[in-house]
Amino acid sequence: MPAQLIDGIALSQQLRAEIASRAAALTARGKQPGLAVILVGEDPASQVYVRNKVKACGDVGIHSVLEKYDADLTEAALLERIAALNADPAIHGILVQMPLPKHINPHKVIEAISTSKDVDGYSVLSAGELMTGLDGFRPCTPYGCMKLIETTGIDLRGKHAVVIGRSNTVGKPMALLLLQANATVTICHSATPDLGLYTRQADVIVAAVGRRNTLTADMVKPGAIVIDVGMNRDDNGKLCGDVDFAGIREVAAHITPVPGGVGPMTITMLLMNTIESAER
Ligand SMILES: Nc1nc2c(c(=O)[nH]1)N[C@@H](CN(C=O)c1ccc(C(=O)N[C@@H](CCC(=O)O)C(=O)O)cc1)CN2
Repeated sequence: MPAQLIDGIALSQQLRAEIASRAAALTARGKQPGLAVILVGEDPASQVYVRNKVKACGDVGIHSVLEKYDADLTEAALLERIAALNADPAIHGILVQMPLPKHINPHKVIEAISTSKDVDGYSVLSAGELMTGLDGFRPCTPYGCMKLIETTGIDLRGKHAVVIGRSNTVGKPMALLLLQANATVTICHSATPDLGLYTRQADVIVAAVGRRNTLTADMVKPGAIVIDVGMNRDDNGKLCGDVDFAGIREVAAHITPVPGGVGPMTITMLLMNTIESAER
C-alpha cells in the first residue's frame, strides 16, 4: 500500500483556525497580536514569501507591518529599525526575511532582535532555550515538521529518528525537537559516509539538505515516516524536495509532498509563534 500523504496545507488550515480564535481572544482583551516583517532587497522568492506572510497574518487577525528596503540599505540603518520595533508595544514578533544582501551580517541582525520578539527562533538565546528545554520560540520549519509528524499519531518515544542536514535553522533544531520528544536521534550530513546505513535503521527521516534525490527508496525502512524539507528544482524547473517521492511512497508509511508539505507549515508556525509571543 502506498504511504499516506501528510498534508501540510490541510494541517495549516486547521492550525490557522485555532490561531485565528486565539488572535480574536487577545484582540477582544485590547491586545491585537502584531508582526513586523522586514525585507531588504528584491530577491523574487523572498518577495513572494513576505507577501504570503503578510496575507496569512491578515487572514488570522494578526496586525502586520511590512517594511521593504532597497538592497543598499546599510546594516546600521537596519539595526536602528530593529531597535525601534523592539521598543514598539504593538509589535510582538519581528521577522527579517533571509537571505540578506551580502554586505549585511545576518548574525548581527538576528542578535539585534529582542529574544521576546524572535518569532523565527533564530537567535543564539532562542537556540539556547531550545537546547536546554526552556520555553523559547522554536524555529518555524522544524516546529512545523514536528506538527506534521504528530498527525501520524505515532509516539516518538524510543523511535530512531535520522535528520539529514545540520543547518542552524533546520537540521540542528530539528534534532533537538525530536530528542525532546524522546526519540533516539542521529544527525547525518555531507561528510557522512554511506548515508543509507543510517537511514535504513530509521523510523523517522527528516531530509533537509537542499539536494534532490538525496534519499531513495532503497535507503528507507518499510513503514518509516519521511519528512521532506527540501525545496529544489528538477530538470523541468518543477519544484521538488530532497527525496525521491514516487519511489519512497511505495516503501514508507507516511510521507510529506513538496510542494504542500513542510513549506506551508513554515508560515503557519510563524503565526503560532507570534500568537504565543502576544500571549506571554
Ligand atoms: N526569516 C526567515 N527567512 C526564511 C525562512 C524563514 O522561516 N524565516 N524560510 C525560508 C523561506 N520561507 C519563509 O520565509 C518559505 C519557504 C517556502 C514556503 C512554502 O510554502 N513553499 C511551498 C512552495 C512554494 C512554491 O511553489 O514556490 C511548499 O513547499 O508547498 C514558505 C515559506 C527562507 N527564508
